[in-house]
Amino acid sequence: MTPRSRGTLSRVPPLNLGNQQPRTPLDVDQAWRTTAPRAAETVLFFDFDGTLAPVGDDPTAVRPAPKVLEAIEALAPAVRRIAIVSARPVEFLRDHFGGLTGVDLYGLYGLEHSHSGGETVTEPAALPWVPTMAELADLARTELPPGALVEYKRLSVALHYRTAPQLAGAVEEWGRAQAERLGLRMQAGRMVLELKPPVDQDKGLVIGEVIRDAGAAWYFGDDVSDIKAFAALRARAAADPAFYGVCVAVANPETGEEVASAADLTIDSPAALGDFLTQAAHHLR
Ligand SMILES: O=P(O)(O)OC[C@H]1O[C@H](O[C@H]2O[C@H](CO)[C@@H](O)[C@H](O)[C@H]2O)[C@H](O)[C@@H](O)[C@@H]1O
Repeated sequence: MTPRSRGTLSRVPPLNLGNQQPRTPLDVDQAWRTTAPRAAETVLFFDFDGTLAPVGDDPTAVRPAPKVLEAIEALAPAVRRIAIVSARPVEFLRDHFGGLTGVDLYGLYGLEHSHSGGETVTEPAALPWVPTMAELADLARTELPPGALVEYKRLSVALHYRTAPQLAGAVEEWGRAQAERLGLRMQAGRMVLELKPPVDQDKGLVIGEVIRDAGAAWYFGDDVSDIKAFAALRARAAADPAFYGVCVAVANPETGEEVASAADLTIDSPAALGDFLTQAAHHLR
């Protein structure tokens, strides 16, 4: 954990919420002790890349960090739900978490979801965009310079430049032109630009819906798209003082400060998160 998280769990001001009262700072052990009596009404949310799994050059090769799967398996029976909320497709997430019970999967920023191993449900408003995305992926492979990596995800296309950072400008220019031509939305990420359908769904909306009747929630994320999820927890806490929300950032050199400054607590890495969750399971038993 970073020094920021060692002593106190400092609450940052709410994001764009105006009148939320600051809470008394709590340390991490106290935060779990506050969660424990309401564990049965607690939801634990996790982003995937950069949070549960370390970032690497090849998006198809990443795996959850050590201890993460075991810790999630131990936590699942203790809380109401565990949810993975990711920009990855549900089928990708299922390959890693499908064997775990009590885990819900939200893919493509919530355009797809699957509950407890059930079938994958796709947001109907997004379905007409499948052919457009397939054509866009083909065009990207043809037109982007060598070194850019095109990841086709059925309802979105991610344009990666991690192994060729000098292409960031060219990728962004090309992506912006395509978004304007096709009426798509853009989502920036860690060395990636994503194009997705103009459908109102994001991590914040997913979290807002799932926690409507929850008593507590923790969200763990590393990227700018996760800040909307933090804001959803803060909005819920502002509307209901009995609700207990904790926003946790996983540090990285790319979006680190922006995400960390929106969080209550920063953890050093996905590997450190594995240890942190293992400890959490002891608190919630
Ligand atoms: O919402 P997430 O689960 O965090 O997904 C965000 C993006 O993650 C993946 O890209 C990132 O991880 C790759 C593998 O480590 C890395 O090569 C890339 O630079 C990162 O941006 C995924 O491939 C994307 O589709 C997601 O949008």
